[in-house]
Amino acid sequence: METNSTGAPASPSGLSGRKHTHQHHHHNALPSTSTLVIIIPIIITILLLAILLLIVMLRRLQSAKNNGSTKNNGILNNSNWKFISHRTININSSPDVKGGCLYGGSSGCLSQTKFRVVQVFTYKELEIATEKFSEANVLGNGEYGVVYRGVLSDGTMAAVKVFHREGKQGERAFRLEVDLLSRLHSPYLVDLLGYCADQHHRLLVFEFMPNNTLQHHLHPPNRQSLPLNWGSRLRIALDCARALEELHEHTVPSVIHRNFKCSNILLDQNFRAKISDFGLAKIGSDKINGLILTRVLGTTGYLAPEYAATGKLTTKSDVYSYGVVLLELLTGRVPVDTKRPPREDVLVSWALPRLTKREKVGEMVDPAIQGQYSKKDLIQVAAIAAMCVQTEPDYRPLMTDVVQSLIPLVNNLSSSAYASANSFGFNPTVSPRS
Ligand SMILES: Nc1ncnc2c1ncn2[C@@H]1O[C@H](COP(=O)(O)OP(=O)(O)OP(=O)(O)O)[C@@H](O)[C@H]1O
Repeated sequence: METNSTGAPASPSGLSGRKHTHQHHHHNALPSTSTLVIIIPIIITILLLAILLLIVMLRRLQSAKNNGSTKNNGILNNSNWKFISHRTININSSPDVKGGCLYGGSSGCLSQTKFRVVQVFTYKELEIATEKFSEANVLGNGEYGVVYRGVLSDGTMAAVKVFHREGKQGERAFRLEVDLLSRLHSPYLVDLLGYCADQHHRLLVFEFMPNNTLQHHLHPPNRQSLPLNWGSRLRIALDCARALEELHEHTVPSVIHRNFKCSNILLDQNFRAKISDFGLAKIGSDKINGLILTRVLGTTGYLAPEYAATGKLTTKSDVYSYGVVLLELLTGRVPVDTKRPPREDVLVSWALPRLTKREKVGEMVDPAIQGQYSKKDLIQVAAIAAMCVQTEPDYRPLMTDVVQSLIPLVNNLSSSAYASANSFGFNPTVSPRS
């Protein structure tokens, strides 16, 4: 019997060797197939996960881009406003205050932002900008500090507010202004250019408003400035209404200014108004049905009666304060004047009965603007003011309604005979904002 090399009997067909070979192959293929069965799904899963991750990252990138123009940290949402990415600051935690500034800032460093840069300054930089905070550069004094004129290293004029060292309220105001104004940018709000939190120093750097405050023009300390004309007053009223409209109705959650008054309305080179001083503002996130219960802060004469009496704060509290400012623009009087006889000392109480009487309304107008307006326009503005200072908050209008009522009056100004016939004093050019 013929045997093969292994000693196994040779098949008669002579195929046994091939068969063996085939069997051998088959035996080798089995483990590799089972390996593949395990490996392939793993590879596919990894690939799918990678693709998924890529998609998620791309989506995040896309939504971050969109969020930059529409909202920030889910707090503010207004297509007209520009927001920057901005961490909530924690001034007490020293690790954040590197190199003398929040956000680990060093000289001239910038916070990370795509849309708007709020600069972080060192104390030294602002000392140089204000010529060592010289007396000659003092623009004014507020409750929380002194404001200086300054020139930044790039030549920009600025107003530098130096907070007093003492007091928790000042610290709160500083934080709130940085946190809020670095996210809110609007043509109707004074722009925050930067800040400094160098050790115990707290400074805010604002855009410089060359024409001071509305307070300064309506109630000049020694009557040295020319009175604002009717047209300027109407434009200022509209700018302010738009500012509050943005805070109340185009910001989510809404912001209540809480200290709206003539000294917080600043005027630019064209006498267009922007509002400032957000140190007492309230963000509506802690609202309960649109209402915030809070400590009464603000300025006497501008406080809504329900807020003054109970601390109930809503956007309608700002509407009341706006009404008081509108009355000041109309009458030239201050909100509370202790020098006047008892029934004339409080502006709202004196004005209300006159505002809605056609024959009386002319009598209450600031003598400095007599004859510059049409009776129709005057009655309309008086009616808006009367609604804003209603005792019952629900009867007060929304700022959107005020804006819509003032727009046609301002639009008529440029064409009206009154505007050209009364161009004495200030007749500021209408800026493109109107
Ligand atoms: N951005 C600015 N540009 C020009 N001047 C300014 C600017 N900001 C403030 N001022 C001036 O500094 C003064 C003080 O301003 P500040 O905001 O500290 O206090 P206030 O609003 O007048 O008072 P309070 O803090 O009691 O509300 C203002 O009255 C104004 O004359």
